[in-house]
Amino acid sequence: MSAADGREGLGGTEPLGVMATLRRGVQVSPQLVQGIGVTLLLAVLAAAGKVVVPVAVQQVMDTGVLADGGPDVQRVVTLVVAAALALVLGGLCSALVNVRLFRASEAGLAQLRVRAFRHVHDLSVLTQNTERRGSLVSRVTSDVDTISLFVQWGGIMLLVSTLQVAVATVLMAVYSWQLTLLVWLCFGPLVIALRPLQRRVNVAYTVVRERVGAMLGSVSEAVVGAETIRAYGVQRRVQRTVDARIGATRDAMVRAQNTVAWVFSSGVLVANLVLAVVVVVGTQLGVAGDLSVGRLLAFLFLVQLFTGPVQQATEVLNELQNAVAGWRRVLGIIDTPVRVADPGSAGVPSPRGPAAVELRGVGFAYPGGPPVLHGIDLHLPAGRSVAVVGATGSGKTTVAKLVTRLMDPTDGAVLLDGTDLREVRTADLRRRVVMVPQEGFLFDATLAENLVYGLRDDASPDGHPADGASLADAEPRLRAALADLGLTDWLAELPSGLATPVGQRGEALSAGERQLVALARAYLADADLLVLDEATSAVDPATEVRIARALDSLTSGRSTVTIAHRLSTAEAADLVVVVDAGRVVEHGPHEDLVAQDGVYAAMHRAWVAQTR
Ligand SMILES: Nc1ncnc2c1ncn2[C@@H]1O[C@H](COP(=O)(O)OP(=O)(O)OP(=O)(O)O)[C@@H](O)[C@H]1O
Repeated sequence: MSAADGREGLGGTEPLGVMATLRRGVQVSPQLVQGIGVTLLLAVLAAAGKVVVPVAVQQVMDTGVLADGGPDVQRVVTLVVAAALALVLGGLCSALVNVRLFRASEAGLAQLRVRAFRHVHDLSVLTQNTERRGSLVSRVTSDVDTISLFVQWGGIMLLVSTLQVAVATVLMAVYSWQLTLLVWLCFGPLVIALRPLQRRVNVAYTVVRERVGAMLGSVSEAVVGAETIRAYGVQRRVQRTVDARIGATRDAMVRAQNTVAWVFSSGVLVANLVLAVVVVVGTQLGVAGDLSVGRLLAFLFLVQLFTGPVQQATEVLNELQNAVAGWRRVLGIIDTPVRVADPGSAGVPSPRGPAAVELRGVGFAYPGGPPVLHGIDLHLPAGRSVAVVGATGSGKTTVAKLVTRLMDPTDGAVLLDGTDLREVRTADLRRRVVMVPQEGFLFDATLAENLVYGLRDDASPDGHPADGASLADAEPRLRAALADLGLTDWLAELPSGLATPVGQRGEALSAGERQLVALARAYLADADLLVLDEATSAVDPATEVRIARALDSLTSGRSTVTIAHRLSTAEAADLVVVVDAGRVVEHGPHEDLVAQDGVYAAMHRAWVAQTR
């Protein structure tokens, strides 16, 4: 998917090939190949250790047991002891190779996870929406696991096996070039025949990774939405969807494994055939006097050393394809350009102070969708409040997301104190502009820990207090904020005050209380411009009064854009903007609009009749 076709998905247009993926993977996680020179050297020694047995067998037979002057026991003993020492050394090198590869891969993959996770945060909400959240999680978790499985096991096998094949070939050629040629003639066609099969395995594993992502997406959605699912009694329908995704993953896995099984079996078949051919031809060469018994025996050992890795290669191939498919998906995140980009130090600084906002000819279309905002012009003077009203789906929330720069407009510009938001440093923007959504996300922690998210520190470069700042240090500020908002009595009612756990997503609090926490957080953030999405959920009258009072304190003296669902909010605002089907159809003070007797006046009349 690409931005060009109107959708904002992850990754580039063309999936990377296997080699390109590996290259890009190493580029992103350079730790994977850190110290690879030493590791390679150790791997060569480990591979050399593998040929100790065939060489020893040949030497023991030809120069010990079948020595010209009769069996030489002393020589046999010396050879065996030397071989044992060489084997121990080879084993040691092999262990070191494992440890080094393991360490490098862990470091590389941890780095990959961190980069992918950070990038998910930098992506615009639009990109995140295009990709199911569960699928994003699977990219950072299970897809990285497949890479880890390959790098730690397959990577080691691949390295050791390749060297083993190389060393075995050289030694085989020393013993008998005729037999070596024969072995390669048998295996060459197999390697060529494997190519198309490899491609099929590659495709099959890409499908597996995609289906695993979809499965995790639907499972996590079912878990997160469990309450709604139960409330509407749609467990069976959701279960069917989840079952279907699990089934689809199983089918894809079986298909991929089937292909691998064929590749593996053909490898085993050819390996056994080669062994048989070597025995037949080797015996003939021996009879003709071209090959000693020791050399033939050693050659048979070497053929095993040669065919073992070739067979294992099919298994490694399996892991490799799975890993490449996973790698592609993780790289897809990292390589997705950040569309709502931070201009950073090249941006225009936006100092604190009363904020004025202007929308100049703003148009917007969600990716792949029709335009939802058309040529919006609007000016909010510093320190004033504006209420945006309109029917559901008219574009109010979209305006709010543009003003807070969660997304950029498709046409026109949003300006903060005369500067296009795209040119304002993100740190300054986040410091000065805060959005209070209808349902602020509460973390499964105490009330104090949730409030601290709002705290800002003007002395720090990104506006956030230093990580080391303790909760105890922050407590007086939290209490003062709650007092300013008139919430001291509410705090006193809570079982453990600031230490009260709010539960997962704030489930231990009522909807109204969650709103209070969101308002307190915004107050602590002390922004110059507040963008409020007025909550619609009904709360009890006492909480309603508390919320109204807290809102008054929060908004007093600040520029405020409120997406108003209650016309009482519009009545109290300095300016009312009426949006209809993505256009501003009326704007002005409440009294003027009522006097105009247009759309707003009709809405207001209907609301008055309903509520008073
Ligand atoms: N993430 C999205 N992807 C695609 N279309 C969207 C998305 N969000 C909103 N829309 C569409 O944009 C239009 C405006 O939506 P918006 O949420 O801004 O309306 P609203 O006035 O805030 O509605 P409400 O009062 O119900 O919150 C609607 O047609 C909606 O379907």
